[in-house]
Amino acid sequence: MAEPLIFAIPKGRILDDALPLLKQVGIVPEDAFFDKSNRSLMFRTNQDHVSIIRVRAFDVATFVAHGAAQIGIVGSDVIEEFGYSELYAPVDLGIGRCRLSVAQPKDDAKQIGNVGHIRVATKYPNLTSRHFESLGIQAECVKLNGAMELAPSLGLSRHIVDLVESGSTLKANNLVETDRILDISGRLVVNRAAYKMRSKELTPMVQKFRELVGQV
Ligand SMILES: Nc1ncnc2c1ncn2[C@@H]1O[C@H](COP(=O)(O)OP(=O)(O)OP(=O)(O)O)[C@@H](O)[C@H]1O
Ligand SMILES: O=P(O)(O)OC[C@H]1O[C@H](OP(=O)(O)OP(=O)(O)O)[C@H](O)[C@@H]1O
Repeated sequence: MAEPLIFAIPKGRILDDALPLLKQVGIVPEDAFFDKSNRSLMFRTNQDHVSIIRVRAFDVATFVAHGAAQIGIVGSDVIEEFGYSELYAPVDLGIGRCRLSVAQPKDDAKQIGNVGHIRVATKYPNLTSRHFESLGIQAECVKLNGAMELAPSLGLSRHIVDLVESGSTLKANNLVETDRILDISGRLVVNRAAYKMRSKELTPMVQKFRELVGQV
């Protein structure tokens, strides 16, 4: 029998939106998946030929792009940040909607204006550099993995580039959004080589997701 397909899903906030979608296409993880004390990272599902791995959002893209997992769910922010050519994103699942934006201190009246170089704290150095490059500005990115909003008040950088959903984190940290870089939503991603080699299993699965979100 063929090796099971490995389906990669992010372990954080997208998980709650992704699980109902998985259920609706007929994939239900084994009980151990829901047991918070269980330290396993790979789980069987109700389908013998499908296993699930629960990893960090950025790692979903890496596992799938390298073919270690064949299919996954990840935000378009992560897809765009990596730009892996082996990653095919056929379905917009409409979950995890947010945006990637530039922000700066509310009481900082100075605009970016004509400066040629700025320092920016972000988890997204590629998207950030590309955005500022398009404005003729060279961005020196300080890579953080969270809590970007602390950077301006602690003097790490005047600007941040981070995800914004309700805007309440920016507000609570006296920051304002000054530019919107990217509108984001969760996507189904498939490894291109696997999509060809294992199309008998993957094509119907992708089709089910398409039908579910009305993208037929
Ligand atoms: N308010 C938000 N903050 C962060 N991510 C959001 C938000 N709204 C939607 N998202 C989406 O959720 C994704 C993060 O998913 P999730 O939290 O499941 O991953 P994670 O692996 O736990 O993240 P991390 O690596 O930061 O721990 C983002 O890449 C983005 O596409
Ligand atoms: O606009 P809002 O609705 O306030 O959401 C945006 C916030 O949510 C995310 O952080 P998260 O809670 O994932 O923590 P993190 O800083 O560890 O990434 C993101 O990095 C922002 O800080």
